[in-house]
Amino acid sequence: MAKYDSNLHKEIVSLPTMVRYICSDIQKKCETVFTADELKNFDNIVLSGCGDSLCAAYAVKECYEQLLGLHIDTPVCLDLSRHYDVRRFGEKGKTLVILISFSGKVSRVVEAAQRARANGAITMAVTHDIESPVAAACDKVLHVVPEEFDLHRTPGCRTYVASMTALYQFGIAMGQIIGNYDMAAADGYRQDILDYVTEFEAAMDQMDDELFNVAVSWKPVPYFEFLSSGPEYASAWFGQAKMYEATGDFSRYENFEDWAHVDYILRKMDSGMFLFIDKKNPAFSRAQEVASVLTRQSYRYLVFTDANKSEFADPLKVFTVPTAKHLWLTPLMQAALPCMFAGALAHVKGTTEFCADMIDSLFPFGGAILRNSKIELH
Ligand SMILES: N[C@@H]1[C@@H](O)[C@H](O)[C@@H](COP(=O)(O)O)O[C@@H]1O
Repeated sequence: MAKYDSNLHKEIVSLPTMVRYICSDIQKKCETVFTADELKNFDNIVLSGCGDSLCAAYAVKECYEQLLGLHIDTPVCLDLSRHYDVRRFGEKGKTLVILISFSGKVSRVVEAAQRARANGAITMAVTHDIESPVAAACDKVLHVVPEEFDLHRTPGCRTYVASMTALYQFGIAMGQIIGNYDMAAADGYRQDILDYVTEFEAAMDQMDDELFNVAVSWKPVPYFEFLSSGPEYASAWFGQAKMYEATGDFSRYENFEDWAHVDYILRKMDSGMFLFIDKKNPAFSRAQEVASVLTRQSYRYLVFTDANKSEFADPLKVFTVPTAKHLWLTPLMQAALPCMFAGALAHVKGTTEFCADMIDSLFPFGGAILRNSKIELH
């Protein structure tokens, strides 16, 4: 029995069902959005979006590198639309640009699609709205359809996981179609997604309770930091965003290496820190070193990992999480963890959902700043 209820909490709990639902429907779409010849023609894939959708691009980068063996780039959307050297698109038709926007309404994503198309790339929107401006700006659309859900204004949780699910499924299908592995292997990867979801679902109640308890004891903490690297860096990045959206508290994200170069110097080290580190992550030993420093300096921190607790300087700081078969798949369900903490902390602090009181009084323009931005072709 959950210790609180909120719209964000309802979203978190719904994630396993949603991922299964999308998976049950999207394979065919992934296999037919392009012909085999079109897919075989691509040398490069560029993925981008804004906010959580950029994070989704980063989350699947290593999956695409490993399964497709192509050059994968994940520039920020403003770079792609205003700065990116278009010579990188190469010959006409050689680069696939995937534009991720769940709503399909974000101007910068439309602009990036238009620029990529104008410079010879083939574009595909990954969106929930096939009538949206982003869909209209792209050559192809991968339609992401979660099950019916009473979606409210919350820190995006379902939208991010829905986009990741579609992207993983597209990468898996493409790898098979271009001949990198056979259908049995592709089915194996698809099963790995479902197995990860099942394992995570089984542990969800307990993790939810434990993170609620962490939120209670960390209620006075003034700011938060999220550290990781590789695909799990997406989880740190996403976690940072959820703190802003759920509680309005300052938070930041960094990779293990650069945190150790600069950030430890911060005066009054009073943060609440989260480390994401799967035992398959090649940066595992670096994370252990950082955890040792945190222990020595008496930081307040928690390590999300599937590794044995004894691998870390302070086993009491280790929060055991279920993991995926592949490192590249870990971000899919890891996203629930910072949502659980942020949702619980918002409840404990009595923050209005999605900081609505603060957003409505200080930022009355709402989504217009994202949707009505001037579109230019550079
Ligand atoms: N704060 C929101 C994010 O949570 C959202 O992910 C992003 C992109 O939205 P979309 O995926 O609809 O383009 O917009 C804003 O930045």
